[in-house]
Amino acid sequence: MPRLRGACRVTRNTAPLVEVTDLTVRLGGQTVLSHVNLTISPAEIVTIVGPNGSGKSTLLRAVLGAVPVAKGTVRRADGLRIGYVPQKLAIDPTLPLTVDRFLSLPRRVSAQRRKTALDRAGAENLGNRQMTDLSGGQFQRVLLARALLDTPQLLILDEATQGLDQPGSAAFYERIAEVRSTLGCAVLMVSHELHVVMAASDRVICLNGHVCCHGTPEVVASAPEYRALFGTGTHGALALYRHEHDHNHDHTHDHGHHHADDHTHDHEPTP
Ligand SMILES: Nc1ncnc2c1ncn2[C@@H]1O[C@H](COP(=O)(O)OP(=O)(O)OP(=O)(O)O)[C@@H](O)[C@H]1O
Repeated sequence: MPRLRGACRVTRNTAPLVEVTDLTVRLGGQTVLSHVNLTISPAEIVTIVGPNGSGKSTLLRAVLGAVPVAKGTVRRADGLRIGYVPQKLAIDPTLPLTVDRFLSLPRRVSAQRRKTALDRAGAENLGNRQMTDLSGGQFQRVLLARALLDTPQLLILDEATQGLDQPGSAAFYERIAEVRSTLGCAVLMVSHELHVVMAASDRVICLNGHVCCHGTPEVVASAPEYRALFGTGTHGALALYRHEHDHNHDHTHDHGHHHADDHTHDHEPTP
């Protein structure tokens, strides 16, 4: 059985919540993911980064069990409770729908559970508001509250801060870190806001149809594969965010991306 090595700073020697082994997914005749390995342990925050179309959402959907597996396996712990925050959700603007009512769809949820979830999501006092009247940040917090109703062991977020400004995104990710501390849940998320999410993550997986590189944010930010995809600027931003002053300013290592097939894989087998 593949084991997590070194990279997780939060938990050790705990049974994984999810184990993805040698996963290949084909959609519409195209190979979207190939030979992907991923292990998620309790209480760790794992972020998937990668260019557009690199298979990030597909990997989340594979973990959720929502895409066909062409090869490999996706194993979830028995009875695993997963909360999912989608990229966005279209609400019919002509439909009157309060936050409380939204949280009770499709099944009734007690007022106490709704309140607890809203409080945890930083959306307290929004219960009576109309969904269509919420700001972007409030709306995302309500989606987060909905994902927290069943106190998940694994929270999955797909670009949950799309449309928020940078302070709004940073506040949202701080809230995610708080939720992780309170509930002890693991978090698996996709984001484009590299410097913010990388600073808030225990582990980062850089995806481009395959796992390009993975490890702690520092390891990934300095990996040649990551720099080939995103340049060196994000590394500097990460260092700045963490108030470290040891990053160098040598940008000469920037280069174009080479696909996995033309570089050597010398990484751990299981991110
Ligand atoms: N149902 C589908 N049928 C056919 N192709 C699909 C399907 N879903 C996704 N794809 C293709 O799979 C590839 C990966 O898509 P995916 O949405 O997983 O990427 P992503 O990394 O999340 O992209 P983005 O950053 O743009 O959201 C894309 O080329 C996409 O067009």
